[in-house]
Amino acid sequence: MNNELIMIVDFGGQYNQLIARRVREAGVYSEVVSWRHALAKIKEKNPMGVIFTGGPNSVYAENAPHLDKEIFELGLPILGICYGMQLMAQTLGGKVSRATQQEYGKIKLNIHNDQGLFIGIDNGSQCWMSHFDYVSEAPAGFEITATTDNCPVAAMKDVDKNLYAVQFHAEVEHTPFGRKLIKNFVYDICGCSGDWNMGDFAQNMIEHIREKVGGKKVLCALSGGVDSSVAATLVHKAVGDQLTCIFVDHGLLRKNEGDEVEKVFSEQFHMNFIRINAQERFLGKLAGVSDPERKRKIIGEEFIRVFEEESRKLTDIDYLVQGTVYPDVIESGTDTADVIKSHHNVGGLPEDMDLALIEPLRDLFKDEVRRVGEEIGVPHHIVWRQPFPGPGLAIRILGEITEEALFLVKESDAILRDEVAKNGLERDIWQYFTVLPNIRSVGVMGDERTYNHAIGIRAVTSIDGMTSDWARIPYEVLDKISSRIVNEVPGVNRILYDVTSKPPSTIEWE
Ligand SMILES: Nc1ncnc2c1ncn2[C@@H]1O[C@H](COP(=O)(O)OP(=O)(O)OP(=O)(O)O)[C@@H](O)[C@H]1O
Ligand SMILES: O=c1[nH]c(=O)c2[nH+]cn([C@@H]3O[C@H](COP(=O)(O)O)[C@@H](O)[C@H]3O)c2[nH]1
Ligand SMILES: NC(=O)CC[C@H](N)C(=O)O
Ligand SMILES: [Mg+2]
Repeated sequence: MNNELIMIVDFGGQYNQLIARRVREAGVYSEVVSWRHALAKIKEKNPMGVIFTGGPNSVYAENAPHLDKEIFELGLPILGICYGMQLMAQTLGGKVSRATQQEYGKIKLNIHNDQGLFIGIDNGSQCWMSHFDYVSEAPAGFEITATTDNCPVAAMKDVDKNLYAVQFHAEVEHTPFGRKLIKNFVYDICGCSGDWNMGDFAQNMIEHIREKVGGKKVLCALSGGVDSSVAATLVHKAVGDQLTCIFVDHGLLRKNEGDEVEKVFSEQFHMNFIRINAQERFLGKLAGVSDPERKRKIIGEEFIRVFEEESRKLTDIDYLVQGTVYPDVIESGTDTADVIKSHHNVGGLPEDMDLALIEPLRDLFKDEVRRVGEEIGVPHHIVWRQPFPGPGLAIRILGEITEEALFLVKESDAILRDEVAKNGLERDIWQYFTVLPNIRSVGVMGDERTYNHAIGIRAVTSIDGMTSDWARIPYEVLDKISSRIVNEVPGVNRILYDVTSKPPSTIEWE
């Protein structure tokens, strides 16, 4: 690939890939590299500029991530963000101290120099901060370009050395001018012209896959969801009939989903497609298990075992394609980020695997995957389908998975989806489903006492699944859903509506 490149050096912050995507949004290709290999990678790939991310450590702590001073002497434009700024300051002889109080949230920024990073950005704009440490003395040669009421160095630069840094997070939505700032860095300071777009991503990826696979055959784990449909289409464009898609019906799919996916993929896609009915083996392995992380690991492993068995029936299969996206990776934990939950396709994978993975969408966010899908002609109804997790209903039934529990979630979820569709809310709500919280309560129906299950409704708005808010479904619609579930699903006498955002919750309940 000969595109202009911005290299992002990862110090373990939660928003690192957001920086990468802001750069991509600006029309420039970017890659994230761990701080451990940063210098070597920069020398190898010769980027137009470098961005240092935030991170959980303190620069002065023992074993904190650090970089060789040489990186600052290459003459490359560098932008340090948060931890990245603190590290730049400390390495170049400035001082980093611990504040008495952390600065967290939306803060007013006083801009003292409106050139460079701040061209076109109003003095007094809001930015978003999340830090304890701060730069108390900028290194020699640096000019302080912004401050806040609590932070004496909110931004600094050394124009001669091409070094720039900000204490706030320019990559998050809460810094409304962040996109502009990153554009200023990438275009005005690094001199990029913007020679990249999603169409290039698809084209480059198709060529890369073709080269990697060669004459071998590949399996694709296809769920009928957005990510794996886009991944399968990319691979199919690369290697055609060398690809076989495997759809596993593990008994944890939504009502009628197995048959619907089979119908769409055998009728609308011209790919080799196999459906595996594996209900009994999955449900057997899950019997009696109620811990969420164990469920995820059992399912992750069982998927792989099914794919391995299928690969032995076909010949010459070396690779397994998965539709893994970036949130699956970061939430499963990395060498610098915490485990939030083990997504079955990343953190839930077994250690010993016969097949090597191909994951063309691993660095992208959901909305970017949707854009790739549109580019390469994946049907609209699949590109805009709501996400459905690989472990399926297993992580929407709190506690043990029983036949009764599966019946309650499947039926209530079908009613919720039906009403959302009838009321034209499908595109307004990012994801919506019901959960069985494993609570029984007392009710009265037909003058008779009941002691039945409660069903939770979860509906969220989001862009990429990394953060979300609860959807404001109109009361009349909620009312209809509630009365239909209680009336039509035997065993339910109470409906709850989940009104938490992510964070602090997550979208799924397990
Ligand atoms: N039932 C299934 N059969 C085969 N592969 C599956 C199944 N469920 C999930 N996978 C694999 O696990 C990956 C991750 O699942 P995930 O649900 O995140 O993605 P998706 O189903 O492709 O898209 P979406 O997020 O829209 O549901 C999938 O891309 C696919 O490769
Ligand atoms: O394929 C998947 N395997 C998993 O193990 C998994 N866990 C969560 N999800 C989906 O990811 C998005 C974010 O969900 P959470 O806020 O619950 O982490 C939401 O869209 C979830 O449905 C999963 N998808
Ligand atoms: N978000 C960050 O990069 C934080 C940096 C550092 N851990 C601090 O608390 O200041
Ligand atoms: Mg899915």
